Amino acid sequence: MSQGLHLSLRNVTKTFQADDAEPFTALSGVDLDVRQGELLTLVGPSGCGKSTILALFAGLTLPSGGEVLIDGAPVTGPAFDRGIVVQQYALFPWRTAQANVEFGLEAKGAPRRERARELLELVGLSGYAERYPHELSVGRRQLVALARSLAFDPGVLLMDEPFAGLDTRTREWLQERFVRIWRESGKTVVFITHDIDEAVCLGQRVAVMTAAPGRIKKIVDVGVQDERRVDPAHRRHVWSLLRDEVVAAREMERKVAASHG
Ligand SMILES: Nc1ncnc2c1ncn2[C@@H]1O[C@H](COP(=O)(O)OP(=O)(O)OP(=O)(O)O)[C@@H](O)[C@H]1O
Repeated sequence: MSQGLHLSLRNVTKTFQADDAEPFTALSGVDLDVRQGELLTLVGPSGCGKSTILALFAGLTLPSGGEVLIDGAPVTGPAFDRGIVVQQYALFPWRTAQANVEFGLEAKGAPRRERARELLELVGLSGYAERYPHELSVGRRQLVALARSLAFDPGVLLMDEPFAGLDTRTREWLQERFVRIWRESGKTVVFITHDIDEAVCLGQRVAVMTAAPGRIKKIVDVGVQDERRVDPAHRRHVWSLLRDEVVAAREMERKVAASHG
């Protein structure tokens, strides 16, 4: 399996231009390094540019200024070395779990059946290979989606709130499995979440962003944890960094709403 890759943003700016409006700066002067094989969680107030950072790493959008680098080389577009997992990952409903995972392998022309079985085993779903998505719990569907992203054997996994909207038990169950999968696979992971506990219990480091235009306010070093446990000191630290940004983002939203109405 491919090992993790090193990701960098160097002084990245991203501006969006709508036809009838002033250009909007979503990111301004963002510097970030995601180390090879690390699991970095990314938190910040709504609209601060978290998904935009993921899209830049994915190559789905290009920066307006600065550089986006993978192992030192500029990102020019999407490629198989980066896999994406989002909240509502669409599996093919007419394919079994096994066939959904094989889909990724078809695209790569690899020996499919055996590899798909290995990936289902890695995510803990060996016994579910012949089930269709509707026969699986929401949590297990998300694990099939993860296995499918891993089928391309990317060095990087980009995860945009993959466990949001799930009940607490399912979420904790997925978090626990995910940490194990990350350890075994050695991938570099950037994981966006709104949930501070999730950020602190999953991330080796937690990057906290400012309100828009987003930049990295601080990176909190959580370290490697043996168990899925939240250290209250880390939780407090992340929240203290985030609090003012959430207030600023709300204030901005209020001003925008007032100017429109
Ligand atoms: N294609 C686009 N065109 C115009 N504006 C955009 C576009 N994509 C994102 N934006 C704006 O850029 C800002 C950052 O968006 P982004 O989705 O990256 O934030 P986020 O931190 O992921 O938000 P959330 O936590 O709510 O998901 C937002 O104000 C958003 O409206």
